[in-house]
This record gives sequence, C-alpha cells and structure tokens, in this order.
Amino acid sequence: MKTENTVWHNQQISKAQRADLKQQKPALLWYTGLSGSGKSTVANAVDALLFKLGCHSYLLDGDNVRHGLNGDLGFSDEARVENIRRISEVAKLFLDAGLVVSTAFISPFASDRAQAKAKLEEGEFIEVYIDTPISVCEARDPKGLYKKARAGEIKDFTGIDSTYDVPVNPEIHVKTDTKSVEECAEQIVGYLMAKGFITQASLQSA
Ligand SMILES: Nc1ncnc2c1ncn2[C@@H]1O[C@H](COP(=O)(O)OS(=O)(=O)O)[C@@H](OP(=O)(O)O)[C@H]1O
Ligand SMILES: Nc1ncnc2c1ncn2[C@@H]1O[C@H](COP(=O)(O)OP(=O)(O)O)[C@@H](O)[C@H]1O
Repeated sequence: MKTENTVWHNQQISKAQRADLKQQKPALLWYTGLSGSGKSTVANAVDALLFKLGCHSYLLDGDNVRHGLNGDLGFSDEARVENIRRISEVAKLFLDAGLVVSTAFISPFASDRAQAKAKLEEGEFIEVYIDTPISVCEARDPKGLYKKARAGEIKDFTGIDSTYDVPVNPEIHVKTDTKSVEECAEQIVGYLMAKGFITQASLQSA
C-alpha cells in the first residue's frame, strides 16, 4: 500500500551500516498473548536486560501506543487489524534504524502476525508466544478488565467474546504460569544470543 504519485528515495546510510555501528543484528521480538498473560511485564524485563547488556533496543507496548499513534482505534476486528498493520510498519522502521525491537500487543489474528513477518527480512521476525491459560490471566486481572468483560461492561474482549488464534509454531514459547519473570526474560535473551542477534563484540563494547 502506498500513496499515489509518490516515489521511493534510497537513503545514503543503509540498515546494515546502522546495525554494524551498533554491532548487532536487527530483530523483532513479536510478543503475542491474552490480556494479562504477561506480555508487557516480560517485554519490559527483556528490554531492561538488553539495555544492561549494551544492546540498542526499543519497546512498543500496546496500551502505550494506544495513547498516541493508535489512539483512534478501538477493539473491533477491523480496528485490531489496522492497529497491528501500523505497528508492524513502525517496527520495520525501527529495525531499519538497526535496533532490536519488541512489540507487546495481543495481536490476536494469525494472519496479521504473518503479514508483520512478511514485511521483514528472513529470520528477523521472532514470534514470542506468552502462553498463559485464560484462567490464570483472569485470576491476575491486573487492570480489572476481565471482571468488567464478564459483567458485560466491555464487549469484544479477547478470549471471552473476541477471537485469539493460538500461535502454531512460535520461535519462543514462554510459560509465565510456571516460570518467574526473570526466567522468562533469560529464556528470550538466551535465544537472541544463541541466534547471534547480540554478538560477543557488542557485549564487550558495552
Ligand atoms: N476489548 C478488549 N480486548 C482486549 N484488550 C482490551 C479491550 N479493551 C481494552 N483493552 C486493553 O487494551 C490492551 C490491548 O491492546 P492491543 O493493542 O494489544 O490489542 S490488539 O492487539 O489490537 O488486539 C489490553 O492490554 P493488555 O492487557 O496489556 O493486553 C487491555 O488493557
Ligand atoms: N512469570 C510472569 N511473567 C509475567 N507476568 C507475570 C508473571 N508472573 C506473574 N505475573 C503478573 O501477571 C501480570 C501480567 O500483566 P501484564 O504484563 O500487564 O500482561 P499483558 O501485557 O499481557 O496484559 C502482572 O501483574 C505480572 O506481575
């Protein structure tokens, strides 16, 4: 999709040059999971760990992005599709800047996650499934939203009266009901190290 009568301008500094300067490989950690599953908590812990390791990263969080860029969108299926489309474009720009990016959105539809992946280079999209049973999410209910949804005060609530497509083959599968936040974060950072997204050189220069 592009605006009519616009032409792409190649830029002088490439994505590879920006990444080389930071001694890291751009990547997108795409967190997905139910409300209350732990996306924000784990993504924040990972981002803090990456920062400590000297990695140049950035976190786009669902609730926060809906305070600005996507503040005009609600929770109908169409609005969620547009929400994820915009986020995937923004994430792509951040990757272009050479960063390790995290996005923490419910992103309930598999087709939207697939489209986000298709916008990136091979291997850059890392799906992180925050797999927490809805019973646990509901017991946590950190924002009191499940209570409101059960009372019929919020409609189209994911897992109650709006669909969530469970990831079929996520790169990282995180179980927050059996692991601590720290263990979940270490699992994810360990994956990035094992796959060479963070190099020894970048750690030594930190
Ligand atoms: N109807 C409904 N369904 C789900 N979630 C709701 C709803 N209404 C408000 N909220 C709050 O919005 C947060 C989800 O926003 P996202 O942008 O991640 O959703 S989506 O990816 O477009 O589905 C979600 O944040 P998290 O709890 O962090 O997931 C909720 O705080
Ligand atoms: N291992 C864990 N990982 C992530 N969150 C956990 C874990 N154990 C308990 N929690 C709690 O679960 C809640 C998850 O909320 P949040 O991170 O906002 O989820 P989401 O962003 O998916 O809506 C927080 O209150 C957090 O403290």
